[in-house]
Amino acid sequence: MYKIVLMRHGESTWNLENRFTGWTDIDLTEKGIAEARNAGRLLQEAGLTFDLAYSSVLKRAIRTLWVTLDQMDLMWIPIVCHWRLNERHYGALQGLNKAETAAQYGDQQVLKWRRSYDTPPEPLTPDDPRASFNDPRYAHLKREEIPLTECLKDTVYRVLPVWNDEIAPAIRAGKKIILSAHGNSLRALIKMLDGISDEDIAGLNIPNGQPLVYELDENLKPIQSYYLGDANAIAAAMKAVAGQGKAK
Ligand SMILES: O=C(O)[C@@H](CO)OP(=O)(O)O
Repeated sequence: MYKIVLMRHGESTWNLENRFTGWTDIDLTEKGIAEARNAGRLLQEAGLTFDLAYSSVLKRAIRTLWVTLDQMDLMWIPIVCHWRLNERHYGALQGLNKAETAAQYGDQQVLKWRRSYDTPPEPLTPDDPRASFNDPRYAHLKREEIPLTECLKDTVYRVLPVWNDEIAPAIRAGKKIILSAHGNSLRALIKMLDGISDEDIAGLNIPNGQPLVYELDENLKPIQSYYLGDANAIAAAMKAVAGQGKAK
């Protein structure tokens, strides 16, 4: 049996301000840092340890990993930061307040943009200052690999190669892995791992900073998965994430 721990980053400034974030590189709040530290404690209490870490190239996921690994006295393990683990690109919604967007376009439309499998938000125009073409962290990519918007389906297709080509072989080689990423890049990964349908994935919301343990069989099929930490608090946090796209 193999194990991997998946974790959404701790609370970010734009989580606190309830803004669509996507590929915008937003840092953690003090609460987010405390969540990451607490995650480290929970992982220690569960007797887990790691020898390889994965993150996106966005600082909210990287810092979450740093703080969690610091708590575990594991800052020395290799950290691989991969753009394919980035959050889903939120297109022209990036930066907008979710509740205000719902007040303008309606809760149903925002739900569709947030959680439908194949409806992307309006794309950024290529000359939009929010576009990532000139960001040095993506300089090695082909222009067409850098999104201007994405639906979850697009995210699944760009996350899969790093899972298949790097993470899955490392798990099979016996590496004990922690992966720090984002609400929707993790939804993409979990959809694939658990074989969740295009419809049912709409109901899955991931809380900030809570370690999610996946036990996998020899074919890397999940045997079971569970969050560490207080079940009631986690259920409340998931419900709060689901409610972020409603007009107040
Ligand atoms: O803003 C975002 O990029 C994501 C994750 O924080 O939000 P949502 O839960 O609305 O998809």
